[in-house]
Amino acid sequence: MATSSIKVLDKYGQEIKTVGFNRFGFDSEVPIDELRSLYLRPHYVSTAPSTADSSKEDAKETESTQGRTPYQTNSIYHPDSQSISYTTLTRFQPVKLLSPPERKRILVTGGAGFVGSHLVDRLMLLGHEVTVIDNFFTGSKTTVSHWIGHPNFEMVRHDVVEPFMIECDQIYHLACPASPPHYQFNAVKTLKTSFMGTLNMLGLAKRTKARFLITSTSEIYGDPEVHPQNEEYWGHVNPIGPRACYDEGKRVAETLTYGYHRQDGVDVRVARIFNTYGPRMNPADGRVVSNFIMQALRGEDMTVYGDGSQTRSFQYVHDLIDGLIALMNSNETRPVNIGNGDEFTIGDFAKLVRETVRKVKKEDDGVDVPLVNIIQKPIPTDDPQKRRPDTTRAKEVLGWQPKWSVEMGLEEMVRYYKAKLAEGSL
Ligand SMILES: O=C(O)[C@H]1O[C@H](OP(=O)(O)OP(=O)(O)OC[C@H]2O[C@@H](n3ccc(=O)[nH]c3=O)[C@H](O)[C@@H]2O)[C@H](O)[C@@H](O)[C@@H]1O
Repeated sequence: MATSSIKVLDKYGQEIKTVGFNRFGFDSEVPIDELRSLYLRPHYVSTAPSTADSSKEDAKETESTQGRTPYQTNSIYHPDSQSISYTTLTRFQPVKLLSPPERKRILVTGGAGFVGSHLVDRLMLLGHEVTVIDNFFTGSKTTVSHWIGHPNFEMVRHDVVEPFMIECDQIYHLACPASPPHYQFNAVKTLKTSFMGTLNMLGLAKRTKARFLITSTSEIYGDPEVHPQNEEYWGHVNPIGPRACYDEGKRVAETLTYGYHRQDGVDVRVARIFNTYGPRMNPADGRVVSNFIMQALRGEDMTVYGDGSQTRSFQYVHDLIDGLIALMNSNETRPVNIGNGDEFTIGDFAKLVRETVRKVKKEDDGVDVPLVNIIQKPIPTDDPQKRRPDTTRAKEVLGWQPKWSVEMGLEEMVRYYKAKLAEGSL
Protein backbone atom coordinates (compact mmCIF):
# COMPACT_ATOMS: atom_id res chain seq x y z
CA MET A 1 0.00 0.00 0.00
CA ALA A 2 1.40 3.46 -0.89
CA THR A 3 2.11 5.50 2.23
CA SER A 4 0.08 8.43 0.89
CA SER A 5 -3.03 6.24 0.61
CA ILE A 6 -3.06 5.37 4.32
CA LYS A 7 -5.67 7.49 6.05
CA VAL A 8 -5.37 7.86 9.81
CA LEU A 9 -8.03 9.36 12.05
CA ASP A 10 -7.03 10.69 15.44
CA LYS A 11 -8.76 9.90 18.74
CA TYR A 12 -11.33 12.58 17.97
CA GLY A 13 -12.14 11.41 14.43
CA GLN A 14 -10.06 14.08 12.63
CA GLU A 15 -7.71 12.96 9.86
CA ILE A 16 -4.03 13.12 10.87
CA LYS A 17 -2.17 14.85 8.03
CA THR A 18 0.72 16.29 10.01
CA VAL A 19 2.49 15.66 13.28
CA GLY A 20 3.95 18.31 15.58
CA PHE A 21 2.93 21.93 16.07
CA ASN A 22 4.31 25.41 16.35
CA ARG A 23 4.66 26.17 20.03
CA PHE A 24 7.08 28.10 22.22
CA GLY A 25 8.62 29.62 19.08
CA PHE A 26 9.71 26.23 17.76
CA ASP A 27 7.92 24.80 14.75
CA SER A 28 7.87 20.98 14.88
CA GLU A 29 5.15 20.34 12.31
CA VAL A 30 5.82 18.04 9.34
CA PRO A 31 3.45 16.17 7.00
CA ILE A 32 2.93 12.59 8.16
CA ASP A 33 3.57 11.26 4.65
CA GLU A 34 7.05 12.78 4.63
CA LEU A 35 7.88 11.05 7.88
CA ARG A 36 6.30 7.80 6.81
CA SER A 37 8.37 7.65 3.67
CA LEU A 38 11.41 7.34 5.98
CA TYR A 39 10.21 4.19 7.72
CA LEU A 40 7.23 2.69 5.93
CA ARG A 41 8.82 1.63 2.70
CA PRO A 42 7.21 -1.48 1.32
CA HIS A 43 9.61 -1.57 -1.64
CA TYR A 44 12.72 -0.41 0.16
CA VAL A 45 14.49 -3.59 -0.85
CA SER A 46 13.62 -5.46 -4.00
CA THR A 47 14.28 -9.15 -4.48
CA ALA A 48 16.76 -10.20 -7.15
CA PRO A 49 15.77 -12.85 -9.69
CA SER A 50 16.97 -16.34 -8.94
CA THR A 51 20.15 -16.30 -11.04
CA ALA A 52 23.85 -16.67 -10.36
CA ASP A 53 24.76 -14.24 -13.14
CA SER A 54 26.05 -11.25 -11.19
CA SER A 55 26.48 -8.95 -14.19
CA LYS A 56 22.78 -9.31 -14.93
CA GLU A 57 22.01 -8.55 -11.30
CA ASP A 58 24.17 -5.43 -11.39
CA ALA A 59 22.44 -4.26 -14.54
CA LYS A 60 19.08 -4.86 -12.88
CA GLU A 61 20.17 -2.89 -9.84
CA THR A 62 21.13 0.13 -11.94
CA GLU A 63 17.92 -0.14 -13.90
CA SER A 64 15.71 -0.38 -10.83
CA THR A 65 17.55 2.43 -9.02
CA GLN A 66 16.55 4.73 -11.82
CA GLY A 67 12.88 3.85 -11.53
CA ARG A 68 12.69 4.37 -7.76
CA THR A 69 11.49 7.29 -5.76
CA PRO A 70 14.52 9.52 -5.53
CA TYR A 71 14.96 9.79 -1.76
CA GLN A 72 15.33 6.13 -0.95
CA THR A 73 18.09 3.61 -1.00
CA ASN A 74 17.50 0.73 -3.34
CA SER A 75 19.00 -2.36 -1.85
CA ILE A 76 18.55 -5.75 -3.44
CA TYR A 77 17.99 -8.98 -1.53
CA HIS A 78 19.37 -12.14 -3.14
CA PRO A 79 17.45 -15.11 -1.76
CA ASP A 80 19.79 -17.65 -3.44
CA SER A 81 22.88 -16.47 -1.63
CA GLN A 82 21.10 -14.99 1.41
CA SER A 83 22.87 -11.71 0.75
CA ILE A 84 21.91 -8.09 0.26
CA SER A 85 23.55 -5.52 -1.99
CA TYR A 86 23.37 -1.96 -0.75
CA THR A 87 23.50 1.21 -2.77
CA THR A 88 24.20 4.51 -1.06
CA LEU A 89 21.85 7.44 -1.11
CA THR A 90 22.47 10.10 -3.68
CA ARG A 91 19.55 12.38 -2.77
CA PHE A 92 17.99 13.12 0.58
CA GLN A 93 14.46 13.93 1.59
CA PRO A 94 14.20 17.77 1.45
CA VAL A 95 14.71 19.53 4.76
CA LYS A 96 13.53 23.01 5.79
CA LEU A 97 15.90 25.86 5.07
CA LEU A 98 16.26 27.76 8.33
CA SER A 99 18.07 31.04 8.89
CA PRO A 100 21.25 30.69 11.04
CA PRO A 101 19.59 32.02 14.25
CA GLU A 102 16.67 29.60 13.79
CA ARG A 103 18.87 26.60 13.07
CA LYS A 104 19.88 24.80 16.26
CA ARG A 105 22.82 22.48 16.84
CA ILE A 106 21.20 19.52 18.49
CA LEU A 107 22.85 16.50 20.08
CA VAL A 108 20.77 13.32 20.41
CA THR A 109 22.33 10.60 22.57
CA GLY A 110 20.90 7.21 21.70
CA GLY A 111 19.83 8.72 18.39
CA ALA A 112 20.09 5.39 16.56
CA GLY A 113 17.56 3.76 18.88
CA PHE A 114 13.84 3.39 18.36
CA VAL A 115 12.72 6.70 19.91
CA GLY A 116 15.96 8.51 19.03
CA SER A 117 15.66 7.77 15.31
CA HIS A 118 12.16 9.27 15.14
CA LEU A 119 13.37 12.36 16.97
CA VAL A 120 16.26 12.62 14.51
CA ASP A 121 13.90 12.33 11.52
CA ARG A 122 11.76 15.14 12.86
CA LEU A 123 14.64 17.46 13.76
CA MET A 124 16.32 16.83 10.41
CA LEU A 125 13.16 17.50 8.37
CA LEU A 126 12.71 20.70 10.40
CA GLY A 127 16.12 21.88 9.18
CA HIS A 128 18.30 21.63 12.30
CA GLU A 129 21.88 20.36 12.59
CA VAL A 130 21.77 17.00 14.30
CA THR A 131 24.58 14.98 15.83
CA VAL A 132 23.82 11.45 16.98
CA ILE A 133 25.95 9.58 19.45
CA ASP A 134 25.19 5.92 19.98
CA ASN A 135 27.16 2.84 21.00
CA PHE A 136 24.82 0.56 18.97
CA PHE A 137 24.22 -1.76 21.92
CA THR A 138 20.48 -1.73 21.25
CA GLY A 139 20.36 0.93 18.53
CA SER A 140 21.28 0.30 14.92
CA LYS A 141 22.89 2.42 12.25
CA THR A 142 20.14 1.36 9.84
CA THR A 143 17.54 3.43 11.71
CA VAL A 144 19.20 6.68 10.61
CA SER A 145 21.14 5.47 7.56
CA HIS A 146 18.89 7.61 5.33
CA TRP A 147 20.59 10.72 6.79
CA ILE A 148 24.21 9.55 6.67
CA GLY A 149 26.12 11.89 4.37
CA HIS A 150 23.65 14.77 4.76
CA PRO A 151 25.45 18.08 5.49
CA ASN A 152 23.21 18.72 8.52
CA PHE A 153 23.82 15.28 10.02
CA GLU A 154 26.64 13.63 11.91
CA MET A 155 26.76 10.14 13.38
CA VAL A 156 29.34 9.25 16.02
CA ARG A 157 29.88 5.80 17.51
CA HIS A 158 30.42 6.68 21.13
CA ASP A 159 29.41 5.36 24.53
CA VAL A 160 28.04 8.05 26.86
CA VAL A 161 29.83 6.52 29.85
CA GLU A 162 32.90 8.27 28.38
CA PRO A 163 32.94 12.09 28.20
CA PHE A 164 32.08 13.69 24.85
CA MET A 165 32.86 17.23 23.74
CA ILE A 166 30.84 19.12 21.14
CA GLU A 167 29.39 22.60 20.70
CA CYS A 168 25.61 22.45 20.80
CA ASP A 169 22.46 24.35 21.77
CA GLN A 170 20.22 21.49 22.88
CA ILE A 171 20.91 17.99 24.19
CA TYR A 172 18.30 15.25 24.08
CA HIS A 173 19.79 12.59 26.35
CA LEU A 174 18.08 9.32 25.45
CA ALA A 175 20.95 6.82 25.60
CA CYS A 176 20.06 3.77 27.73
CA PRO A 177 18.71 0.30 26.95
CA ALA A 178 14.95 0.42 27.66
CA SER A 179 13.52 -3.05 27.19
CA PRO A 180 13.49 -5.19 30.38
CA PRO A 181 15.49 -8.11 28.85
CA HIS A 182 18.06 -5.67 27.43
CA TYR A 183 18.51 -3.53 30.52
CA GLN A 184 18.75 -6.63 32.72
CA PHE A 185 21.29 -8.28 30.38
CA ASN A 186 24.10 -6.27 31.98
CA ALA A 187 22.63 -4.56 35.04
CA VAL A 188 25.86 -2.88 36.08
CA LYS A 189 26.33 -1.39 32.60
CA THR A 190 22.74 -0.12 32.63
CA LEU A 191 23.38 1.64 35.94
CA LYS A 192 26.67 2.97 34.67
CA THR A 193 24.95 4.31 31.55
CA SER A 194 22.26 6.04 33.59
CA PHE A 195 24.63 7.49 36.14
CA MET A 196 27.89 8.19 34.29
CA GLY A 197 26.22 8.85 30.94
CA THR A 198 23.91 11.43 32.50
CA LEU A 199 26.77 12.94 34.51
CA ASN A 200 28.85 13.34 31.33
CA MET A 201 26.01 14.87 29.33
CA LEU A 202 25.11 17.25 32.18
CA GLY A 203 28.76 18.27 32.35
CA LEU A 204 28.63 18.98 28.62
CA ALA A 205 25.42 21.01 29.06
CA LYS A 206 27.07 22.99 31.86
CA ARG A 207 30.12 23.80 29.74
CA THR A 208 28.24 24.68 26.54
CA LYS A 209 25.19 26.21 28.30
CA ALA A 210 23.06 23.91 26.15
CA ARG A 211 19.55 23.10 27.29
CA PHE A 212 19.43 19.50 28.54
CA LEU A 213 16.45 17.13 28.26
CA ILE A 214 16.59 13.68 29.80
CA THR A 215 14.18 10.92 28.88
CA SER A 216 13.22 9.41 32.19
CA THR A 217 10.55 6.77 32.52
CA SER A 218 7.31 5.71 34.17
CA GLU A 219 9.45 2.98 35.76
CA ILE A 220 10.65 5.50 38.34
CA TYR A 221 7.15 5.05 39.86
CA GLY A 222 7.92 1.33 40.25
CA ASP A 223 4.89 -0.85 41.03
CA PRO A 224 2.72 2.16 41.85
CA GLU A 225 0.34 2.43 44.79
CA VAL A 226 -1.21 5.56 43.26
CA HIS A 227 -3.26 5.31 40.08
CA PRO A 228 -3.01 7.02 37.64
CA GLN A 229 0.50 8.29 38.32
CA ASN A 230 1.09 12.03 38.46
CA GLU A 231 4.46 13.74 38.75
CA GLU A 232 4.07 14.41 42.48
CA TYR A 233 4.08 10.68 43.28
CA TRP A 234 7.44 9.49 44.64
CA GLY A 235 7.07 5.90 43.53
CA HIS A 236 7.27 2.39 44.95
CA VAL A 237 10.48 0.82 43.72
CA ASN A 238 12.27 -2.33 44.85
CA PRO A 239 15.87 -1.06 45.08
CA ILE A 240 17.46 -4.51 44.91
CA GLY A 241 15.20 -6.35 42.44
CA PRO A 242 16.07 -7.25 38.84
CA ARG A 243 14.44 -4.08 37.47
CA ALA A 244 16.30 -1.82 39.91
CA CYS A 245 19.23 -1.22 37.53
CA TYR A 246 16.85 0.66 35.25
CA ASP A 247 14.36 2.11 37.76
CA GLU A 248 16.96 3.26 40.26
CA GLY A 249 19.35 4.23 37.45
CA LYS A 250 16.76 6.58 36.00
CA ARG A 251 15.88 7.88 39.47
CA VAL A 252 19.49 8.79 40.16
CA ALA A 253 19.72 10.31 36.66
CA GLU A 254 16.81 12.59 37.60
CA THR A 255 18.53 13.41 40.91
CA LEU A 256 21.73 14.32 39.06
CA THR A 257 19.75 16.45 36.62
CA TYR A 258 18.20 18.51 39.39
CA GLY A 259 21.57 18.63 41.19
CA TYR A 260 23.15 20.34 38.17
CA HIS A 261 20.09 22.53 37.81
CA ARG A 262 20.19 23.80 41.40
CA GLN A 263 23.93 23.89 41.85
CA ASP A 264 25.14 25.00 38.42
CA GLY A 265 22.08 26.58 36.84
CA VAL A 266 21.90 24.03 34.00
CA ASP A 267 18.70 24.54 32.05
CA VAL A 268 16.97 21.14 32.38
CA ARG A 269 13.88 19.31 31.15
CA VAL A 270 12.73 15.92 32.45
CA ALA A 271 10.31 13.79 30.40
CA ARG A 272 8.86 10.72 32.11
CA ILE A 273 7.97 8.50 29.19
CA PHE A 274 5.25 5.84 29.49
CA ASN A 275 5.13 2.69 27.33
CA THR A 276 5.74 3.72 23.74
CA TYR A 277 5.55 1.70 20.54
CA GLY A 278 5.99 2.22 16.83
CA PRO A 279 8.01 1.40 13.73
CA ARG A 280 11.73 0.69 14.22
CA MET A 281 11.13 -0.98 17.57
CA ASN A 282 13.51 -3.91 17.48
CA PRO A 283 11.23 -6.92 16.81
CA ALA A 284 13.36 -9.03 19.13
CA ASP A 285 13.69 -6.57 21.98
CA GLY A 286 11.26 -8.49 24.15
CA ARG A 287 8.76 -5.75 24.89
CA VAL A 288 5.11 -6.54 24.67
CA VAL A 289 4.03 -4.66 21.53
CA SER A 290 6.84 -5.95 19.31
CA ASN A 291 6.50 -9.48 20.73
CA PHE A 292 2.74 -9.62 20.17
CA ILE A 293 2.80 -8.20 16.63
CA MET A 294 5.65 -10.47 15.49
CA GLN A 295 4.01 -13.52 17.05
CA ALA A 296 0.66 -12.76 15.38
CA LEU A 297 2.31 -12.02 12.01
CA ARG A 298 4.24 -15.29 12.12
CA GLY A 299 1.16 -17.25 13.21
CA GLU A 300 2.83 -18.19 16.53
CA ASP A 301 1.21 -18.34 19.98
CA MET A 302 1.07 -14.95 21.71
CA THR A 303 2.77 -15.00 25.11
CA VAL A 304 0.88 -13.23 27.90
CA TYR A 305 2.97 -13.11 31.08
CA GLY A 306 0.96 -14.00 34.20
CA ASP A 307 -2.84 -13.95 34.01
CA GLY A 308 -2.79 -10.84 31.81
CA SER A 309 -4.60 -8.66 34.36
CA GLN A 310 -1.68 -6.22 34.69
CA THR A 311 -2.28 -2.97 32.81
CA ARG A 312 -0.28 -0.67 30.56
CA SER A 313 -1.17 2.47 28.59
CA PHE A 314 0.39 2.62 25.15
CA GLN A 315 1.47 5.73 23.29
CA TYR A 316 2.41 5.98 19.63
CA VAL A 317 5.90 7.24 18.94
CA HIS A 318 4.84 10.36 16.98
CA ASP A 319 2.87 11.62 20.01
CA LEU A 320 5.95 11.10 22.17
CA ILE A 321 8.17 13.06 19.77
CA ASP A 322 5.63 15.92 19.75
CA GLY A 323 5.74 15.90 23.56
CA LEU A 324 9.55 15.79 23.79
CA ILE A 325 10.01 18.68 21.36
CA ALA A 326 7.31 20.74 23.10
CA LEU A 327 8.93 20.11 26.49
CA MET A 328 12.43 20.95 25.27
CA ASN A 329 11.28 24.29 23.92
CA SER A 330 8.96 25.18 26.81
CA ASN A 331 9.95 26.82 30.09
CA GLU A 332 8.93 23.84 32.23
CA THR A 333 11.77 22.53 34.41
CA ARG A 334 9.67 20.15 36.51
CA PRO A 335 9.25 16.51 35.41
CA VAL A 336 6.45 15.98 32.88
CA ASN A 337 4.69 12.68 32.13
CA ILE A 338 4.43 11.96 28.41
CA GLY A 339 2.09 9.07 27.74
CA ASN A 340 -1.30 7.99 26.47
CA GLY A 341 -4.02 7.45 29.08
CA ASP A 342 -5.77 4.62 27.16
CA GLU A 343 -5.22 1.75 29.60
CA PHE A 344 -5.48 -1.93 28.66
CA THR A 345 -5.05 -5.16 30.53
CA ILE A 346 -2.30 -7.11 28.78
CA GLY A 347 -4.84 -9.89 28.14
CA ASP A 348 -7.17 -7.50 26.27
CA PHE A 349 -4.24 -5.92 24.50
CA ALA A 350 -3.19 -9.32 23.12
CA LYS A 351 -6.67 -9.73 21.62
CA LEU A 352 -6.54 -6.25 20.10
CA VAL A 353 -3.15 -6.93 18.50
CA ARG A 354 -4.19 -10.23 16.92
CA GLU A 355 -7.37 -8.64 15.54
CA THR A 356 -5.35 -5.72 14.14
CA VAL A 357 -2.93 -8.09 12.41
CA ARG A 358 -5.86 -9.95 10.87
CA LYS A 359 -7.49 -6.68 9.72
CA VAL A 360 -4.31 -5.34 8.09
CA LYS A 361 -3.60 -8.65 6.32
CA LYS A 362 -7.13 -8.65 4.97
CA GLU A 363 -7.02 -5.01 3.86
CA ASP A 364 -3.55 -5.10 2.30
CA ASP A 365 -3.21 -8.68 1.04
CA GLY A 366 -6.82 -9.84 0.79
CA VAL A 367 -6.06 -12.88 2.97
CA ASP A 368 -8.18 -14.00 5.88
CA VAL A 369 -5.78 -15.48 8.45
CA PRO A 370 -7.02 -17.39 11.51
CA LEU A 371 -6.62 -15.76 14.93
CA VAL A 372 -3.52 -17.09 16.71
CA ASN A 373 -3.67 -18.64 20.19
CA ILE A 374 -2.94 -16.69 23.34
CA ILE A 375 -0.94 -18.65 25.93
CA GLN A 376 0.34 -17.78 29.41
CA LYS A 377 3.95 -17.64 30.60
CA PRO A 378 5.32 -16.85 34.09
CA ILE A 379 5.17 -13.20 35.10
CA PRO A 380 8.57 -11.48 35.48
CA THR A 381 9.68 -10.48 39.02
CA ASP A 382 8.47 -7.03 40.12
CA ASP A 383 6.35 -6.58 36.97
CA PRO A 384 4.26 -3.45 37.75
CA GLN A 385 0.59 -4.33 38.14
CA LYS A 386 -0.93 -1.06 36.95
CA ARG A 387 0.34 1.82 34.90
CA ARG A 388 -1.44 4.86 33.48
CA PRO A 389 -0.08 8.39 33.17
CA ASP A 390 -1.81 11.42 34.57
CA THR A 391 -0.95 13.91 31.81
CA THR A 392 -2.67 16.97 33.31
CA ARG A 393 0.67 18.78 33.64
CA ALA A 394 1.60 18.16 29.99
CA LYS A 395 -1.77 19.50 28.94
CA GLU A 396 -1.51 22.60 31.12
CA VAL A 397 2.10 23.58 30.52
CA LEU A 398 2.78 22.20 27.03
CA GLY A 399 -0.69 22.20 25.50
CA TRP A 400 0.13 18.60 24.59
CA GLN A 401 -2.20 15.62 24.52
CA PRO A 402 -1.77 12.35 22.60
CA LYS A 403 -3.62 12.27 19.29
CA TRP A 404 -3.03 8.74 18.02
CA SER A 405 -5.45 6.03 19.05
CA VAL A 406 -3.77 2.76 19.97
CA GLU A 407 -5.54 1.02 17.08
CA MET A 408 -4.23 3.46 14.46
CA GLY A 409 -0.68 3.24 15.74
CA LEU A 410 -0.84 -0.54 15.85
CA GLU A 411 -2.03 -0.74 12.24
CA GLU A 412 0.91 1.34 11.09
CA MET A 413 3.35 -0.72 13.12
CA VAL A 414 1.94 -3.96 11.70
CA ARG A 415 2.46 -2.55 8.17
CA TYR A 416 6.04 -1.66 9.06
CA TYR A 417 6.88 -5.18 10.30
CA LYS A 418 5.07 -6.73 7.31
CA ALA A 419 7.20 -4.67 4.94
CA LYS A 420 10.37 -5.62 6.81
CA LEU A 421 9.44 -9.30 6.67
CA ALA A 422 8.74 -8.99 2.94
CA GLU A 423 12.10 -7.35 2.24
CA GLY A 424 13.89 -10.15 4.07
CA SER A 425 15.37 -7.97 6.80
CA LEU A 426 13.54 -9.57 9.74
O1 LIG B 1 7.58 2.31 28.91
C1 LIG B 1 7.74 2.39 30.11
O2 LIG B 1 7.09 3.13 30.80
C2 LIG B 1 8.83 1.58 30.69
O3 LIG B 1 8.39 0.29 30.94
C3 LIG B 1 8.70 -0.75 30.10
O4 LIG B 1 8.54 -1.91 30.88
P1 LIG B 1 7.21 -2.72 30.77
O5 LIG B 1 6.01 -1.88 30.95
O6 LIG B 1 7.32 -3.89 31.67
O7 LIG B 1 7.22 -3.12 29.22
P2 LIG B 1 7.03 -4.48 28.44
O8 LIG B 1 8.24 -5.33 28.55
O9 LIG B 1 6.59 -4.10 27.09
O10 LIG B 1 5.86 -5.24 29.22
C4 LIG B 1 4.57 -4.73 29.36
C5 LIG B 1 3.71 -5.79 30.01
O11 LIG B 1 3.50 -6.85 29.07
C6 LIG B 1 3.92 -8.09 29.62
N1 LIG B 1 4.45 -8.89 28.52
C7 LIG B 1 5.61 -8.56 27.88
C8 LIG B 1 6.06 -9.31 26.81
C9 LIG B 1 5.32 -10.42 26.39
O12 LIG B 1 5.67 -11.15 25.43
N2 LIG B 1 4.17 -10.72 27.06
C10 LIG B 1 3.71 -9.98 28.10
O13 LIG B 1 2.65 -10.30 28.67
C11 LIG B 1 4.92 -7.74 30.72
O14 LIG B 1 4.98 -8.75 31.69
C12 LIG B 1 4.34 -6.44 31.22
O15 LIG B 1 3.34 -6.69 32.18
C13 LIG B 1 10.13 -0.74 29.62
O16 LIG B 1 10.99 -1.17 30.60
C14 LIG B 1 10.63 0.58 29.27
O17 LIG B 1 10.65 0.66 27.86
C15 LIG B 1 9.97 1.80 29.77
O18 LIG B 1 10.87 2.67 30.38
